[in-house]
Amino acid sequence: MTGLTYQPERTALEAVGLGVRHRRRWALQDCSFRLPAGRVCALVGPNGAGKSTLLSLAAGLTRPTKGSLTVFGGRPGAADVRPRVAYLSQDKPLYPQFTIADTLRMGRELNPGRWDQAAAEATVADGGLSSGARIGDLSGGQRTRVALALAFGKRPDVLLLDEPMADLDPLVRHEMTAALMTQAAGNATTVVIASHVLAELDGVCDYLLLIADGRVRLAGEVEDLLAAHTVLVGRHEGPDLPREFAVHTVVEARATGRQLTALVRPDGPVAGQWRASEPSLEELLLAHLRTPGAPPLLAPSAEPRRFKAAA
Ligand SMILES: Nc1ncnc2c1ncn2[C@@H]1O[C@H](COP(=O)(O)OP(=O)(O)OP(=O)(O)O)[C@@H](O)[C@H]1O
Repeated sequence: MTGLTYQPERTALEAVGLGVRHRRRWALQDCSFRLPAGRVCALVGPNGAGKSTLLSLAAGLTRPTKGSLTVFGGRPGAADVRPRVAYLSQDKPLYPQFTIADTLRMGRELNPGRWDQAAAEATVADGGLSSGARIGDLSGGQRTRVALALAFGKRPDVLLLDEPMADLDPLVRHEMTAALMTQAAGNATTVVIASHVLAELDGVCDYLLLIADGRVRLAGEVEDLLAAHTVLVGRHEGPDLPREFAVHTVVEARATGRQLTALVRPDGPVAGQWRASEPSLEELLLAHLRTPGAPPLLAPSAEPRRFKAAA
């Protein structure tokens, strides 16, 4: 685990032994991680991995079956935590009969003392939407913009976004991502974005939480997680992995003819004639998504503090 750094910071989200069971199936199981405050975190995982379940827990809409999840040290949904959290679910519920102005007025009334009308109005105006337009007459992407305006206007300390850009055209997606980054940077907001569009996360997120089958697979600074992995390319024959790989953690190895490409977590220098390079975020995620059994990695900054204290 060379190259991993640990910097003490405030904690936005912390899960310890977190489990959620829906009927007989565990949507999340034995999840422990920490998300430091002020990060923009990509929440990634295959369909059904448990991403929406995690976000709705953090929003205080569901309760854990086992373990705990805290938001700024408090219980999600508690009176002192709820105002600090904005949550945009996949279905982005808005009142179709309201105009945009009505919707923003509702945001102001529901968030006394925190509401930033200028930020909300600017988000709407940047999309060329008139404040008199009825929500029911807007396209899916335009409704997403209004939902984001509501979230920005709340000036949250934590912004939870469940596939927020899925119905936006590429230009608007780019623009909304830039608006999101400006909001987050200007207010030191912690952002968690669940997304399947890996390209949309690269360069935007500085933290990563990968879950699969309800369990945490990777958690930490994107930079640290990338630095902990190496892509090795070289000639190799035979069905077994090269012997020199035995001392390292092999996440994935794929053979094309006589060429072997492997994503490994090296434990010291790699012997042999291998071309080594740092993976891209997409390479790192795809290798882990294709290999659900790969050993998980939590960077030191992602280890729960309460967990550590108890150890
Ligand atoms: N209300 C519910 N009742 C029963 N099972 C549920 C419920 N909500 C989620 N699940 C199950 O829990 C698991 C996790 O679902 P979740 O929606 O959190 O996954 P996800 O990672 O957000 O998936 P996607 O990428 O498809 O949105 C899935 O197996 C899903 O079928």
